[in-house]
Amino acid sequence: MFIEISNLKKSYTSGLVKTEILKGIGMELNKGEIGVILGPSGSGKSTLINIIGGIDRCDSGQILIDGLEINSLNDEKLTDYRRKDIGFIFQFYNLVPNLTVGENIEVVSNISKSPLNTDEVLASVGMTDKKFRFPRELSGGEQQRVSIARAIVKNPKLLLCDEPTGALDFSTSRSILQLLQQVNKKYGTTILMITHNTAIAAMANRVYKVRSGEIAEILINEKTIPAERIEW
Ligand SMILES: Nc1ncnc2c1ncn2[C@@H]1O[C@H](COP(=O)(O)OP(=O)(O)OP(=O)(O)O)[C@@H](O)[C@H]1O
Repeated sequence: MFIEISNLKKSYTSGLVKTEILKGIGMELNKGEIGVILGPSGSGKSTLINIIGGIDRCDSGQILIDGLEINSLNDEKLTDYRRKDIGFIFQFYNLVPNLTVGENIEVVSNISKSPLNTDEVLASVGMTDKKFRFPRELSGGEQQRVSIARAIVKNPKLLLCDEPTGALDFSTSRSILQLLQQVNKKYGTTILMITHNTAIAAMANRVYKVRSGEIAEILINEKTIPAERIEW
């Protein structure tokens, strides 16, 4: 298993009130697979993905990522893991506004140990001709393509996507999902994606339904469909 999580718990304390956000999550995902996390707002999806990506820490439980027990890493090692092994894609693209498309990607490739070639990655996301544009000169879908390029240029083992199509219209969303599927195939990158959109589950090998901080259901999909055939 590439992701192996057992009995993961997380709570937040504000004042005297402690709220349990994740109540003993268990989940697994194989290397090279696509996993989708579904669940209502506030159910703990982002908290879960942030812990898996080393942005946040759990209170207890075990998280193995490609054999590495990330819950027992010290801060320095956890930062190392996050920088080296994880690519993040968010709903809002978080590009640096005063850098060009190419520069946004190079900033990341320059601090990576074994980056992919910037031009190759730009070609993979279909943005070669926009290399010298600034983010404000791009559509939302194009900005998301650049943020995908930025996430994959460091050749991460795991791509974590938090509502990557949340701000996009139907046809642009579909092309972004197609792109993520291509990245998964081309680079063998394992992908874990949060979405509100149940239709997207059809392209996932595993679907995790989260309710109030617990996994209510896990579906294993023997026949995934290409993103271009998703209908919603
Ligand atoms: N840093 C924090 N401090 C206190 N509470 C937090 C913190 N981060 C998240 N929460 C709370 O944890 C709960 C789960 O939040 P989370 O963002 O994980 O949910 P989600 O399922 O991703 O929701 P959405 O779909 O709306 O993004 C929410 O009630 C949220 O208010």
